[in-house]
Amino acid sequence: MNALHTSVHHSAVFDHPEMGEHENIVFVQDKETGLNAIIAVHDTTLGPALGGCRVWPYDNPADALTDALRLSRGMTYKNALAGLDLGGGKAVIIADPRKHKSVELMEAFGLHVDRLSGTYVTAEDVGVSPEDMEAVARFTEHVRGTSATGLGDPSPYTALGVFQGIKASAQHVFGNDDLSGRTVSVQGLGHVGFDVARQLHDAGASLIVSDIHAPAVLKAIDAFGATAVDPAEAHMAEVDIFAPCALGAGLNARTIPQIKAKVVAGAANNQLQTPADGIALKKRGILYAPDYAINAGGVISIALASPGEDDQVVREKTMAIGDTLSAIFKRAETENSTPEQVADTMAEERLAKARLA
Ligand SMILES: NC(=O)C1=CN([C@@H]2O[C@H](COP(=O)(O)OP(=O)(O)OC[C@H]3O[C@@H](n4cnc5c(N)ncnc54)[C@H](O)[C@@H]3O)[C@@H](O)[C@H]2O)C=CC1
Ligand SMILES: O=C(O)CCC(=O)C(=O)O
Repeated sequence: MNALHTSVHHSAVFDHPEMGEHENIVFVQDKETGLNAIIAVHDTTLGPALGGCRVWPYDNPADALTDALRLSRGMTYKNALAGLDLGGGKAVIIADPRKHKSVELMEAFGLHVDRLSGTYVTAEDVGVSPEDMEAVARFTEHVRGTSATGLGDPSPYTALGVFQGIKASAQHVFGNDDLSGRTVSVQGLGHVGFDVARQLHDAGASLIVSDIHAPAVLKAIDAFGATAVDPAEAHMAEVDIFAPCALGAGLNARTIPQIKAKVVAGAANNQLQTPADGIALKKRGILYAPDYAINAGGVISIALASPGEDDQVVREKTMAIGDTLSAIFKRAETENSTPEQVADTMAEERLAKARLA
């Protein structure tokens, strides 16, 4: 291998711009099932690194690594801010969930999760269903989001928290949280986005919807009388609220100047492409609900529920996401800061305290 070759590989991994204080990054391959995955354990200060597994057809392994590094860090902050005794991790499997996912592939993934001896605990994320986690559970006990381990699919709780967060955001910006007559653009109609759309519709909001998967859009038009828009134009819609519920990095230097909404509040992880994008939103007078604060309902359901128990505690704690966001918005105003800077500070304060203990 020549020197240039070596330096390219070196910079692609060890000098990766998203490489932070990650404790462990595991590259996993299983030729028989076609499994190519990356498991990133970011931080275990507060407990085992819990975070879902994403199945996505990344263009190249570098993009998959970027996602794993960013998503796992986000889980550390999410779990810390939500007051859970859990660290942060995440897994990505490079595959098209609608074409290449198989029971065998998920089982092989489960075997590799098991080899991490509980430092990483997996669950659902984009492209993964509770049935997939049942397959994973045949090879490891370090899995959540199944009915045997608690309340099952975390998505309805994520959606409940997002809905509360949208109401808290509306209260802060418009002076009331009545969503009847408000217009919302929901981008991504998967497990979480569709349920967020349903709650918005039930609350009387008019919906503009988008997804790259046409059947999901047709279903939302049918169920909610929604209007469809091209996914690439979802952020430009003439609406009060933009709710990103698909993938990350949708808020960036290109899209932010085009946003018409006064509020951005949705389920997607890692919505801001860079920290500067949060400041750009503030400058434009757009309120941003920090992603890992508003979308914590799923991890709350995973962390606080036991099999066979009802979901009252989980629902109460998830509903409180609205109060957490209201407090974040107020503190950001007082400190002339942005909501995500306040959320980061709150999470880092808890982590610093735990590291000293
Ligand atoms: N499932 C959960 O409990 C949690 C999910 N999240 C985040 O919420 C987001 C959605 O997750 P899920 O609903 O579970 O995933 P999902 O896989 O069920 O749904 C994602 C949907 O987004 C669509 N999509 C992908 N790219 C798109 C684009 N460019 N424009 C429009 N639509 C697009 C997909 O076709 C799919 O319908 C993700 O960012 C995930 O990380 C965050 C916390 C918990
Ligand atoms: O709620 C889940 O699916 C598991 C936690 C997670 O991966 C997330 O909150 O992004």
